[in-house]
Amino acid sequence: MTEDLFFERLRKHYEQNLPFIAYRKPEATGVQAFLQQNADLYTTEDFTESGFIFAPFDDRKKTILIPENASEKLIFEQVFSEEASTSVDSPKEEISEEKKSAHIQLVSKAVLALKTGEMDKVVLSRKEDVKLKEKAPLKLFRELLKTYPTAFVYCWFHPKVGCWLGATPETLFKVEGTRFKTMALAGTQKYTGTMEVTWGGKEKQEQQFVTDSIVENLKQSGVENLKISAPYTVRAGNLLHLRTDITGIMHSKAVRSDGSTEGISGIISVLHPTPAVCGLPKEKAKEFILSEEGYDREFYTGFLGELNLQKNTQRSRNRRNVENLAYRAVKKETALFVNLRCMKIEAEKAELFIGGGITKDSVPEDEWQETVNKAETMKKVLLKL
Ligand SMILES: C=C(O[C@H]1C=CC=C(C(=O)O)[C@@H]1O)C(=O)O
Repeated sequence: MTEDLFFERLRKHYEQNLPFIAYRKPEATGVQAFLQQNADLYTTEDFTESGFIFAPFDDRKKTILIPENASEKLIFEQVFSEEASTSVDSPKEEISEEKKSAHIQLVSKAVLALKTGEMDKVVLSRKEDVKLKEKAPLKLFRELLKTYPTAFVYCWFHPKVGCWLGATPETLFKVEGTRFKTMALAGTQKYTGTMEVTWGGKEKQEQQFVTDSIVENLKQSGVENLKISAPYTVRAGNLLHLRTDITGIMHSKAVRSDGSTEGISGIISVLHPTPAVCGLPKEKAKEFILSEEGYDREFYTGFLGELNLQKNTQRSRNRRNVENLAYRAVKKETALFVNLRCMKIEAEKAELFIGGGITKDSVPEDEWQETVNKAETMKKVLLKL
């Protein structure tokens, strides 16, 4: 399908007020969409369903599903332009003093709590409105695709929930057959044209907390043969982060005969919300966030992605091992991403959601500036409208 036809089909679907998800996975060229053929609001029961899921931060709330069997699938291959990934300009903006002092106060309160030792880390966020000249989510989606080739880029719409867009650098986890992959992503600095940077003690410690906690949790949830990379620097638009890759093998009993994975809901419950978006210890940090942030995160720092989708595996022409062939043909894949660098589109505004990890060594003014830098990811495309 051509890009123009893809967007024409999406536009018609959106005009009919029907749910859809359009997305591109990190480093991929295929842009895909699920057009749900009715306006029902489906939710997951136990993560054994197939389709695309959209989950809120608060895990007591329901995860929304766009079921594969109630949707038409579209795909086009994107052609990249060079200009997008190299630009580092920042949009000029006025800073709201009121917003700034509220965030600094929130972070200061957290630093005091962290110094008493009741928590090691808490991720605090805020919401910021940007006026829109027009409500044009599909135009914004097209800009996001061009601007962030290494991110998971999406546009999600449901008439009963709303419209969200994002370009996130963080994978929650991927499972392909029995192969498991995740990452610990934390620590932020501005990208200034080079990847050769040094990281401060606060960032290194903050990221190590995330790695240790993910590894500890995975060990208890049926993922074996864990391999952990050294932390390295990755770029996400105008920012740099520290990242560690973690891979493993799902316990063989966790894979059903239809290729779907028993352990998905167990892994979600131990990983979400990760210390990259919540904190440590998890329950204490979550309590602090829910009682102190003063707004509803909704789907920001939740997760989204493909659930139990059949993977197109190349069938071997060599039929020596028929059993193996049958197994390979039903391999299923789950690829979930953390909903960061995202926004919700309302009639005349975009609501941007941004946050950062706080430790006892955090400087509140610097943490404010970090949220300003992170907000640029979405502002950069909003200014092109
Ligand atoms: C919570 C956010 O980022 C997380 C992911 C990477 C780096 C982070 C940090 O340095 O604080 C955050 O943990 C956000 O972008 O809103």
